Amino acid sequence: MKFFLDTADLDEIKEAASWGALAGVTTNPTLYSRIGGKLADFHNHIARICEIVDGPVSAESVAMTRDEIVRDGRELAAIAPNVVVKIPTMVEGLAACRQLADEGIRVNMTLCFSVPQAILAARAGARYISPFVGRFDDISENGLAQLEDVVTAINNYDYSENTVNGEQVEIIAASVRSANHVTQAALMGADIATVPFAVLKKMVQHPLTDRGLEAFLKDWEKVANA
Ligand SMILES: O=P(O)(O)OC[C@H]1O[C@](O)(CO)[C@@H](O)[C@@H]1O
Repeated sequence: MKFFLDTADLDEIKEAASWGALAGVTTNPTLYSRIGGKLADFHNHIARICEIVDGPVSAESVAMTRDEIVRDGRELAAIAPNVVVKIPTMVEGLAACRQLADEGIRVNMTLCFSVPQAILAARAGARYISPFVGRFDDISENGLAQLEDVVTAINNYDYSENTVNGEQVEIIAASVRSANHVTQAALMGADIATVPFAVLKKMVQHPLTDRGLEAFLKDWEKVANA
């Protein structure tokens, strides 16, 4: 499994990248607004993220028609070679995905909540599909079970003839709220988890690691004083 950081915060991205396990970044309009982002700075901001991260960086289009999304997508993709254009799973979004994929531009289909949506996204040439986990939990449904259905359904078929350069479509577990979401997503075979920085920090922690480290350090003091 690969990890993406789900944030637009440059400090968080720099810190996570320094840990050596970061494969990419996903942003969305909410995450950009959360850091006080301004429309005029958006492309520059994505460019800065792309300089820090040597991997796919998803930047979302907020356009609503196929032509506008395609125009947005071309502009976003021109920012850096590792930009992935993020598009909502809707009719105009699917059509734009097909067009951009045919032009060699990688797309991450977001706001995906069902197997049929995921299959359509894969056939429309999506390089990444982002089924949301936490938002199902928010409405008292089982987000992990929904993700598992998407992983199984997509892995049952080969979509490489539909994608840019024949690359395999990858499933990004999105709307991840806990380290347990990551564990379960990995066990079911999701390719990637995109996680907020708070979740990434929790993923490193284990009380037995802390306790074990404390004991090792105490015992080493005895060795040093012997
Ligand atoms: O439900 P949340 O925590 O707002 O997460 C939304 C998700 O949407 C995305 O835009 C999907 O890729 C991610 O950035 C994020 O994981």
